[in-house]
Amino acid sequence: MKLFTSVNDVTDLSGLVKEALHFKQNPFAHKELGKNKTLGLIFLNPSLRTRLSTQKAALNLGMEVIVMNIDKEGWALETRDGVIMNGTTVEHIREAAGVMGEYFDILGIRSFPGLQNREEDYSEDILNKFIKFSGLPLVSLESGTRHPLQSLTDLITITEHAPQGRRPKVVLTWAPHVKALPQAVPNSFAEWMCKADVDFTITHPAGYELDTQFTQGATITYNQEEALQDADFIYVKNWSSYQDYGKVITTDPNWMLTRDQLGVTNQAKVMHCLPVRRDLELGADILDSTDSLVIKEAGNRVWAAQVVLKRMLEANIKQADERRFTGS
Ligand SMILES: NCCC[C@H](NC(=O)CCC(=O)O)C(=O)O
Ligand SMILES: NC(=O)OP(=O)(O)O
Repeated sequence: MKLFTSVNDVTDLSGLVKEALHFKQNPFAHKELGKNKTLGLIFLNPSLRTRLSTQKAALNLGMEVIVMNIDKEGWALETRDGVIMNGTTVEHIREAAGVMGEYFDILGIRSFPGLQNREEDYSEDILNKFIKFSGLPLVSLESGTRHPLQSLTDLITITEHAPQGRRPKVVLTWAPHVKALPQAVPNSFAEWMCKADVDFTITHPAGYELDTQFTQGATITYNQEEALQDADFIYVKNWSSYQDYGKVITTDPNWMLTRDQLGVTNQAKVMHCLPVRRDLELGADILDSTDSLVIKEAGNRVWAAQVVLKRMLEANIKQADERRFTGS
């Protein structure tokens, strides 16, 4: 594996999940694999889980890790081509990424969408420039349109807690929020669930339709009550509008999941990627109950990152062996 930016970079979904769960039982099984290899984790936006879990995963594999919050600690980055840099930006992404290519063996990048210009965000311009100019194997730590480490984690968590002998019903439900949030987490979750062996439903208010490239095969309804019927897992998340790009169309509190609504489900477990705003997106009564999986889910971030880094390290070693063999 050279890139991990979407589900399309994975050829064997269930094999990946199985291997991640194997790491959960044997965290240090490949402690030698990352020896003398350096992972660079570059954040253009805040993070708690992604930063800590990916760092821990790399340490479990014996790697060295360097973290930089480039938005706060680095030179102001120019990402556009063809501009005269006589304003506030100091360093171009071409040089910044190129230099990172000299220091690291694997690069992780977090770059949120601006939510102003849909075409720009959905082109994944910044992520693609880091890939191109660093020349490194790259893992997305959440980009303009996707959060694949989170989605892999979510599939691992669902697999662990799924009922025996039948496909689980998984429901993604929109939740209210005061701020405009990216579509990256729901896009990515939908994209992974559509490829997984689950029965998948999405529910949201009118105007919150996701880009259809991520939702092929999902049942989509505006009726939350109907969607929740017999659910085994409820994935709660706010996102801003894709159609009226980046806008908050409603903050209707009736869309916040309640304990009463859990009554129509199949004793559903409640998931959220975190951070979560209590009693705005999701009630404290649910978060503090045994129905919530959010802490265990966040714990699984380590195993998702570890299996991805392992596969990148293996591909790297294989490539180096081939170069030695052919003398190129
Ligand atoms: N990495 C997980 C989610 C990150 C981001 N949430 C946020 O920005 C929350 C901000 C707030 O609640 O003010 C999102 O939804 O994509
Ligand atoms: N879920 C998640 O990605 O959390 P952070 O934004 O804290 O990394």
